[in-house]
Amino acid sequence: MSQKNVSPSHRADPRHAALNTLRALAAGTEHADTLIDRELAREELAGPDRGLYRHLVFGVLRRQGTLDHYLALLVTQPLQKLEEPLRHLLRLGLFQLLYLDRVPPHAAVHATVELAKRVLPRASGLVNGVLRSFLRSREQLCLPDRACDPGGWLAATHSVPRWLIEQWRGQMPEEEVERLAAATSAEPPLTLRANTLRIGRDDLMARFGDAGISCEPCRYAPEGIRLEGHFFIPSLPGFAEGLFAVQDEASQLVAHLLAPQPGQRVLDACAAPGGKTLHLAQLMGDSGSILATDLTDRKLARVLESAQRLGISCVRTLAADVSRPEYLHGELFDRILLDAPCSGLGVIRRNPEAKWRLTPADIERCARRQRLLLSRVANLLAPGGSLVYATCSTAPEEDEQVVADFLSHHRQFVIEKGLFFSGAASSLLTTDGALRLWPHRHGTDGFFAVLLTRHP
Ligand SMILES: C[S@@+](CC[C@H](N)C(=O)[O-])C[C@H]1O[C@@H](n2cnc3c(N)ncnc32)[C@H](O)[C@@H]1O
Repeated sequence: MSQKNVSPSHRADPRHAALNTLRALAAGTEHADTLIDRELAREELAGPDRGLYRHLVFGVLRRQGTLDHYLALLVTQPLQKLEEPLRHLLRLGLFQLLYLDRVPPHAAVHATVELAKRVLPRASGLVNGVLRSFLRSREQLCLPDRACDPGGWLAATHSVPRWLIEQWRGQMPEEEVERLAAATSAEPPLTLRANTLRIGRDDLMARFGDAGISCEPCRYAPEGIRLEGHFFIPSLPGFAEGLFAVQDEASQLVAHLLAPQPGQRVLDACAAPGGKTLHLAQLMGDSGSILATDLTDRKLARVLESAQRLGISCVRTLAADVSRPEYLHGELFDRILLDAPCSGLGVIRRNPEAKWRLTPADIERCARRQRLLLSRVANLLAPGGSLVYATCSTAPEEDEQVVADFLSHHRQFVIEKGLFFSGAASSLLTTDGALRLWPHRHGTDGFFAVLLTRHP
């Protein structure tokens, strides 16, 4: 369902716009930031309403588990049985009561009931009743008991699906699960990568400083800069000049693990939208050749667009399904990056809608595809060459288990640490030599990457 199809009237109301976006997200596959950017580009919301709209959408998605926990105590029917717009209306109303200090409770209730009267008049009484009942009985509404049901408590407190909490409990101690759950529901920083083909990181930071933008260098990525606040990216200083790209710090470390050299032949097998492709080109001094493949020309157009803005010319693109070996006619590469399609569990702080879309079955489905892709692209690596397998997932099924399965069938491959990670950054590697990053430990997105070298 596109946003155009849901309640097009009253767009200038940030709550109505937020409701439409939440409905479109629940019905479709697009990310929240894409729909939010689209709504804001329409310029129908003005001034502080733009920030409120964004905050409402991201806030409801980030806090949906907690909101639904309380709603289940206030509504007699199971939430899943309520009409779909009613669920979103109740979440929107309750989010304002629980998390928006700047909106007085009576104003939040009034605005939500007025919105209900416009979009679902028969349910406006119920919306009014539930929100007022929350205000009356707030002190008596409890979270699950932490001692009896620690998983339920974590899920409801930090708005993480129960199955994901259980998965994390198998991966780390309980105290860490709580920190991870909290970090996952918090707002992530905006992270940029200085385009060192055009400017050094310090000089770029000075440009931001001159413009009154507060920023700091990333802890591990040598080109990374963290910015505080919300920005319209194209209006940041240096964007049009191609002085930086937007890229999370974890993602920036992947190109350093592969460490391509100037003049090499590189394949970026799942390249779009091109964040890592263009970082690889940067590390190669824009010399050599990078073949960027992805499923469609439409997706690859974004790689070329960014390459042009950043002044990079060593990248060519090819629309191809890399699980089909025939597409490259025997061409071999010195370096291969397989940034595999994955569940995205590591980036749910950026794409909070994914928390409520994903199921354990998706993890299994992704893992099957990843095993196939890794075994196919490995055939394209020249003897002595290196391949990085990476995902933005935290699930072992998509990460360590895919690599273990691959190594058991490809005896000529071994895991290497990579030069970049042999010094101070070696603390980022697991004992098996894989790069494993977590929001609560490293302040980055969740990422997994491993460097595999093929014996000559
Ligand atoms: C994690 S994203 C890549 C992100 C990208 N490396 C970056 O840093 O901007 C995975 C990509 O794999 C692509 N993909 C999925 N299956 C593929 C296949 N069989 N062949 C080629 N690309 C595929 C998807 O279209 C998607 O763009």
